[in-house]
Amino acid sequence: MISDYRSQKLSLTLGHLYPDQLNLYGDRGNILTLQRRCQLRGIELRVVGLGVGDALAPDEYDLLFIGGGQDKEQAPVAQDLHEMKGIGMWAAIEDDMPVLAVCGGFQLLAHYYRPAEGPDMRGLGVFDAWTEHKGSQVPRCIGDIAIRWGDQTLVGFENHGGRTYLGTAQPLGRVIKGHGNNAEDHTEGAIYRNAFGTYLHGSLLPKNPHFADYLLELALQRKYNHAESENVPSFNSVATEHGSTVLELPRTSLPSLLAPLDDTLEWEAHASLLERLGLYTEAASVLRAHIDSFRLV
Ligand SMILES: NC(=O)CC[C@H](N)C(=O)O
Repeated sequence: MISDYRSQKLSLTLGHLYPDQLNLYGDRGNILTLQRRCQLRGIELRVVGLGVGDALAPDEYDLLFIGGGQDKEQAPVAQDLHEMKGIGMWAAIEDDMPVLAVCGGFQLLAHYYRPAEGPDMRGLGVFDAWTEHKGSQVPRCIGDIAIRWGDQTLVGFENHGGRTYLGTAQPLGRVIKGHGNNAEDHTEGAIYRNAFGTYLHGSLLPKNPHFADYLLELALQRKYNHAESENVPSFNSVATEHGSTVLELPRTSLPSLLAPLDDTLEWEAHASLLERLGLYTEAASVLRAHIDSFRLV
C-alpha cells in the first residue's frame, strides 16, 4: 500500500537475461548503473543472471534486462527464449513489469530476425516489429546516435546489421542523428506496455540518468504502489504532431520513490555526446535543464 513503503527498506530484483551470451559494448554497464543509483538511495537491487536452460518465474522479478549480441550468439538464445522463458516473459510484460532490451535482445522480442545467412530466428512477438539483415553489401548501422524521447533526448552508440520495421508498435523515440531502427523512417526502438526495445548501446543508462530512473521508478511504483496501479505511469499515449509520432511521457500523480542524485557527470557525458553529433543547441539545453533542476533540489 502507498502508506507503507516509507517505513520499509525498498528492494528490487532484476533478472539479467543471458549475461554471458548477450553483452556487447559493455551492456552490463546498464546493470551497474541501476545498482549504483539504487545503492546511493539505500535501495537494495538484487541481480539474478538467467542463462540458457534457466526458467523465468515472473513473480521473482521486478525488472528485466536483455542485452545485445552477434548473430552467432543470438541463435541459441532465440531458441532458449522460446522454450524456457517465453511464457514467463509474456506474463511479466502483460503485468507491466519494466523490461529493457538492447539491440540483439530487442530484435528477439519482436517477431523475427532474418540474418544475412542462415535460418530466421523466431522472436517472442512482444513488439509488433520484425528485423531483416539485407546482406554484407548493405552497410551496417554504426555510430553515435541521439533520439528525441518525449521532450528529452537519449544518447548512445549503435552497431547493427539488422533493419527493424515497426508494425503497430510505437517507437521509443525519433532519431535526431544516427540510423535508428532502419536508417529510413527515423524511428528508434519500440515500446509495448513497460517493455522498451532499443538499438542504443553505450552503455545506455550511464549517459541517460533520466531513463535509468524512469525504469527504476516504474519498477518501484509497480511493486510498492500496486493498489494504485491505475496511476502507474506507462507509455501508452501517442500524439501526432505535423504528421510525426511524438511520445508523450506519462506523468504519475504518485510521489516519486527516488531521491534526487547529483547527476552532473552523467549530464556532462550526455551533453558531450550531443556535441560530438553537432547538436549544440540540444547539448546546451540539457546542461541548462540540469543546472536548473539541481538548483531546485
Ligand atoms: N549489436 C547487436 O546486438 C547486433 C544485433 C544483430 N546481430 C545485428 O547485427 O543486427
